[in-house]
Parts: sequence; C-alpha cells; structure tokens
Amino acid sequence: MKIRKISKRSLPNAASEPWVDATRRVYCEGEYAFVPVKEGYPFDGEIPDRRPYSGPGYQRMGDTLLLHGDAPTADELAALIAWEKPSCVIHAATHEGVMRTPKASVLFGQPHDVTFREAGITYTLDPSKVMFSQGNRGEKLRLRSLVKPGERIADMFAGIGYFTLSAALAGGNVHAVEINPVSFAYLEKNIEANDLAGRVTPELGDCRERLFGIYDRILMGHFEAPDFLKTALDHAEPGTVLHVHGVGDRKNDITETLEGAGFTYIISEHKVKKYAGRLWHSVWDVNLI
Ligand SMILES: C[S@+](CC[C@H](N)C(=O)[O-])C[C@H]1O[C@@H](n2cnc3c(N)ncnc32)[C@H](O)[C@@H]1O
Repeated sequence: MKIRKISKRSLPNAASEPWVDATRRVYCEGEYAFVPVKEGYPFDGEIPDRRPYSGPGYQRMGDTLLLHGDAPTADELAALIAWEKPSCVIHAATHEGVMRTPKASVLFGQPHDVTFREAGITYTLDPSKVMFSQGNRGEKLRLRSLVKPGERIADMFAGIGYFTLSAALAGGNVHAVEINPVSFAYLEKNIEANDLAGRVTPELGDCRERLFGIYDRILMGHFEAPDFLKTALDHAEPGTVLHVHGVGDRKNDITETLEGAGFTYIISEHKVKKYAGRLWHSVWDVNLI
C-alpha cells in the first residue's frame, strides 16, 4: 500500500485531500499517521497491506475489547490486537448469578474503567466487573420512543443504567433500583455524566422491597423478570405498561401471573437479541387495561 507519512495532529485536515484513499484504513504509530494514497498521486513509501481482521466478533468499549462465546485462539487474539490496538482484551464466557456478573478472563492488558458513547448516552463501567450488551441498543431506542415526558417509571433491574438513562432522556422520572453495589456506583456516575440527576432517583437494594406507590411504566430488564411480575403488579394499575424481559418462551408464565392477579391486558412480544442456540432474549410489553 502506498502511503504518505504525516503527523497524527494533521490527520483531520488531510481527510478531505484528493490524494487520500478513503477506502483503506489509516495506520498510526506513535506521533505519525501513514495515510493510504490513491493511484497517480505522489507518495512517501510503501507498507504491506494489512489483512482485515476476520476472527470472532467483539465489542469495543473505549480502549477495551470484549469477546463473548468461545475464547479466541492465540492467533486470533494476536490478529485482533494488531488490528484494533486495544489497551485491554477481556473474554466473558458467560454471566453468572442474579447479578449477571461477567465470568471474565483478561487476555491482554489491565482491566479498568472505560467511558464510551452509545446513541447519545455516555456510559462508564469496567467490563470485567459488570455486564454491558450492545445487543440491547435497539431496545433502548424503542423504549425512548415509547416514554412520554413526566411518566412515573420504575426500573427494577437498573444495572449501570442500561434502560434507566434512555427512559430519563426521553423525559421519564425514573426510580432506578439496583442490588449490586458495584453496578450501583456506576449507575450514580452515569446519571451525573448524562446530566440526568433531576430525573432519576437511584436506590441500592432489592426491587422486591424498594418499589413505592404506583408507576405508569415498569422496566424489568432481567432474564428472570417473569418471576418478579407479582411484585411489579403490586405497583401497577390499569394504564400501566410493563416491559418484561426473558429468555425463550415465557409468555404463558406472564399471562398466568397476570390472570391470577385479576388483570386484563394486551400483550405483545418483541425480540431483543439472539441469546444462545435457538433461544432469543425477548421483551413482552404488557398494557394493563
Ligand atoms: C442489567 S442485568 C440484565 C441486562 C439485560 N437484560 C441483558 O442481559 O441483556 C440485570 C441487573 O439486575 C440486577 N438485579 C438482579 N436482581 C435484582 C433485584 N432483586 N433487585 C434489584 N436489582 C437486581 C443485577 O445486579 C443486574 O445489574
């Protein structure tokens, strides 16, 4: 690949130059950027073409990469590090227990807090300590489109603010309950960072004991959420909407609990993301009528 060697600082100015081959990636080392040059333009030298990374999928969070599923081979890991130049690579084989704590092994570097933006929201977390799924992005955006300003909302499983921040950004007043003190500390940080302190009341504890009064909308972003539905219904009335997450087919469990509690309802199912094998992570929207 033909390149021109320029300082990294002048990279933004160079982006619109006619000689830049924008179909290839710029390679950076230290203070310098090696910018691919189009055919027919002067160049400073040639470097070997880098083969695009083609190993297992990953999430980038700040300068840290997170892989799920099977651990990468040594060659795949080396290729990923060469391609992305992260400061840390973490493999989370699975998430454990009710707190959904990552079962993480560090493959490269030292885990640390990372800050990144997703759909206009800033998140800080340490991916080796708490979970974050980019697969929930569509559901967060859907939630944002549903929430109306001033709604009283309970988030029973707030985590680091996965759904709380989206609901608050849309104008809801969110009571955000989280049982894990590590996640809770990030939740508080993320509320501040997004200037949402006026709209979110965070509370550390078990949602089965912490909900208070009646809500217009109840967020139940946990795979075992159908088992918590009775608690949620104690804080609901006709007009309340519940978003009950689960893995596999939990619709019958949900409707049985609703009918047992004497509610009439409309229920609709939305797929969030593939979970494992043929299983889906879904959310059932329940409108109480
Ligand atoms: C955010 S994670 C699940 C996220 C998302 N549904 C996913 O896996 O794609 C669920 C959160 O609920 C919290 N949690 C579990 N049981 C709880 C309880 N009884 N009360 C409050 N929070 C709880 C966990 O600590 C965890 O942070």
